[in-house]
Amino acid sequence: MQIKEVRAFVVRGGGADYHDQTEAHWIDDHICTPMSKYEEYKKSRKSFGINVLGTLVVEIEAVDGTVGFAVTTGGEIGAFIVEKHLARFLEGADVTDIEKIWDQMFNSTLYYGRKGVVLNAISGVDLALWDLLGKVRNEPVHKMIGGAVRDELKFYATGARPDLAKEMGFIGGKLPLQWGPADGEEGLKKNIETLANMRSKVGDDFWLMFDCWMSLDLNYSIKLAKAASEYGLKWIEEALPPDDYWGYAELRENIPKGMMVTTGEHEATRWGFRMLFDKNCCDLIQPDVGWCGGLTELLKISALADAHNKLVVPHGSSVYSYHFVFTRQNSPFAEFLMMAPNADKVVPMFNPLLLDEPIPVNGRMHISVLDKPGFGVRLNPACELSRPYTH
Ligand SMILES: C[C@H](O)[C@H](O)[C@@H](O)C(O)C(=O)O
Ligand SMILES: [Mg+2]
Repeated sequence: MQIKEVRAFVVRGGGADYHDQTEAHWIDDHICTPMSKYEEYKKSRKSFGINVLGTLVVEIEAVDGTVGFAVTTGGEIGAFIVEKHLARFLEGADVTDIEKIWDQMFNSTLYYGRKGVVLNAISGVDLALWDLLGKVRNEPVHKMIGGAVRDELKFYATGARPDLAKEMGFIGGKLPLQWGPADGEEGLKKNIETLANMRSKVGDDFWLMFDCWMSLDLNYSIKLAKAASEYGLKWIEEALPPDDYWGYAELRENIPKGMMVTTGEHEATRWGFRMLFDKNCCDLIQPDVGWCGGLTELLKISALADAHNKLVVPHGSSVYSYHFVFTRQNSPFAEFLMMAPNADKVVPMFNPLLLDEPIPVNGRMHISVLDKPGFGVRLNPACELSRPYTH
C-alpha cells in the first residue's frame, strides 16, 4: 500500500509537550535544572523556555484513505522539518518501507541534525508510520515488533508525591530534585531532608529515585548519591549534562553499592547510546521513543543495551513506550508521569490530546488494553491543530 500524503500540525497546552502546562503544576515548581545557577530562571522552568516548542502531530495518509498519526515534542520547527524535508521520503513509498525511510530521513538531515528537534521530528514520522502500518494490517504495534513477553506491566510514578503514588498502587516514585550545586550545602541538606521525609512516609520497600534533569556536577552527584544511600535511593537519574559521558563513567564507578546510575532521556540514536555503553556510563537507559529516533531506532538501541546487560526503561512517551516495553525482557517495568497538577491522581500522560490513551490502574496495565490496530489511540477533535507549513 502506497503513502499518499504527510501532514504536520502543532498544538499547544499539554499533549506530548507535557511541560507546556497552563495552570500551576508540580512539574514547574522549583525543579533544579542546568539553568538554576541563574537566579532569574531558578523557580520556574517555563521562565527559561522549557515549553517553547509545543506538540508536533504527524499524520500519514495511505492511498486508501487510512491515516496513521503520532505526537511528540517539536512544535513549529518540527512541523517545518517534516513538511519541507522529510515528507519527500514517504510520499509514493510503501507503508512497509520503514527501514529505508528511516535511513533516508537520518542521512539527509545529518548536516544539521543527529540529535534534538530533528530527531524528534524523525521520531514522530517513524511512530506515525508504525501506527499506519498497524492500521493497514489491523494489528497492534506490539504484535508487529515481536509480541508481548508479559501480560501485565508494572509502573513507577514520576512526580512530587511518591507517598500518594504508593497508595495508587505504583511500585516506586521518582522525585524531581529541587536544589543543585548553586544552592550549596544548604540545598544538598534540603534534598536529603525531602528524601528522608518521603522515605518515612512510604516505608522501606517502596522504590524512591531522584531525577536530576542534567543539573549537577560530578562532585555534587557523588555527594548526593552517598548521602541518599542511607535512605535507600534506588537510582540517581540524569545527574550530569548528556554530553558528559566521561563524568557519567566516573559517577558510576563511585556510586554506592546497590544504587543505579540512569540516563539517556536526552540521548538519541544507536550511536549516542553506544557511547553510554562503551564508557559504561550507567546501569539503565531511558530513551524517549518520541525523541531518540522513534520505534525503529529504539529497537536497535534496545538490542545494543541487551548485549551490554543494561536495562531499558523508556522515558515517558505514554502509549508509544507501552507497546515497546511489553515486548522486551530487558524492560521489566515502565514510567508513568503524573500529569495531575498536584500529582494526586492518575490522568492520561498526554492529556488532553489523545482519546483512548491507556493509563495504569492500581499501578498496572494489562496487555489487552493495547489490543487495537496501530498504537490504538485517536486525536481528540476538541484540541485545536494548526498546520503552519505545507509542501
Ligand atoms: C520531572 C522531570 O524534571 C522531567 O520533567 C521529566 O520529564 C523527566 O525527566 C522524567 O524522567 O520523567
Ligand atoms: Mg528524567
